Amino acid sequence: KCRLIACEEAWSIPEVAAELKKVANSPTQSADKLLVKGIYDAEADTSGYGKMDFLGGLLDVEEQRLPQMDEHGVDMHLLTLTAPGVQMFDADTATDLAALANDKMAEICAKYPKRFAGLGSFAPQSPKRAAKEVERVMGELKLNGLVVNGHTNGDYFDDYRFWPIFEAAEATNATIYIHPRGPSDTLKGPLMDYAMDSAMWAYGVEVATNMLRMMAGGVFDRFPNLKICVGHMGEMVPFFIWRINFMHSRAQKVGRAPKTERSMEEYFKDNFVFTTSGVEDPLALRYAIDRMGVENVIWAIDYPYQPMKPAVDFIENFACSDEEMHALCHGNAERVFHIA
Ligand SMILES: COc1cc(C(=O)O)cc(C(=O)O)c1
Ligand SMILES: [Mn+2]
Repeated sequence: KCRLIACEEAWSIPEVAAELKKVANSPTQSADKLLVKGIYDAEADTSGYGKMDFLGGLLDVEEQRLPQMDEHGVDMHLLTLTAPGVQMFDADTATDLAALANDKMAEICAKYPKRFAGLGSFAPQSPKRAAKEVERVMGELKLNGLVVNGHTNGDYFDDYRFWPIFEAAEATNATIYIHPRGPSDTLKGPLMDYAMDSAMWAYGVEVATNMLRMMAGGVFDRFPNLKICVGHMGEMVPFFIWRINFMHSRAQKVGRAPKTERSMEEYFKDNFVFTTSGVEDPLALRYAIDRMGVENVIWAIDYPYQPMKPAVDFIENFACSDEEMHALCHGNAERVFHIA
């Protein structure tokens, strides 16, 4: 039986939940308001998220999460402060709540070192203080990397003002997990109907847009050793990488896109890893492994948004070699997230 380390496991704390409840009742036009209202202001909810009651699972570690992990043979959860993290708050509140969440997460990992590892949060609203928090997360708190959720106030990571964060991450060998959130105000346009704002579609578009902007914007020329992790089988990018590569190279030839040291395919292979969270499709997983290399693919559940048992059954029944199974279930996670 393989050691099972699930690597996109959502969690939260009452202080962040309380702050998000205020956002739910604020005049914000953010696409995340639907989710935030549904999860954090559930008694008022009509969006359906409240009826799915994710909040209990997010705030819990010992009552439901750990017993379910025991029941289904999941050795570890790599915890992440659930989207949209602290990114909807003002810079000071966001900076303080990220630090508080990181302290609480570090306590859980210290109490259960064989069962929980964690990705610390930071507030991109204040990039210099965020860079300091990256150093604290990887140094004093001894956590396993960082997580951030898509855009921040509509800005993406090719924007230079965020680059001190990447400098700190590269210097501390910290992988940054870019998790989705609702589409930015400029992206959300036709995506707000039919629940397309959600994990069904806009989540993937939001993260993939950030990824391409980073690669085409030269982030990995400036930070060649920076490692980014994304979820959901690579947010559609692995399946489109041939076309992305062809069309980006052509755009560079005619001066529509700036020159870069490497190609989109090379950046994606060299500087990204991705998890299977929320895509329990064996054909998609086989393609992703064969196209991108098994060393870049990591198993995840996406708890509590995905139930544990189906995700465990999916990976344990996946047709692959022993080497591939070990890489998917724990080997890659141990390497990328420094898990003993
Ligand atoms: C932050 O809220 C989330 C909601 C859902 C959902 O299934 O509705 C999925 C994810 C996710 O994929 O992580 C996150
Ligand atoms: Mn997730």
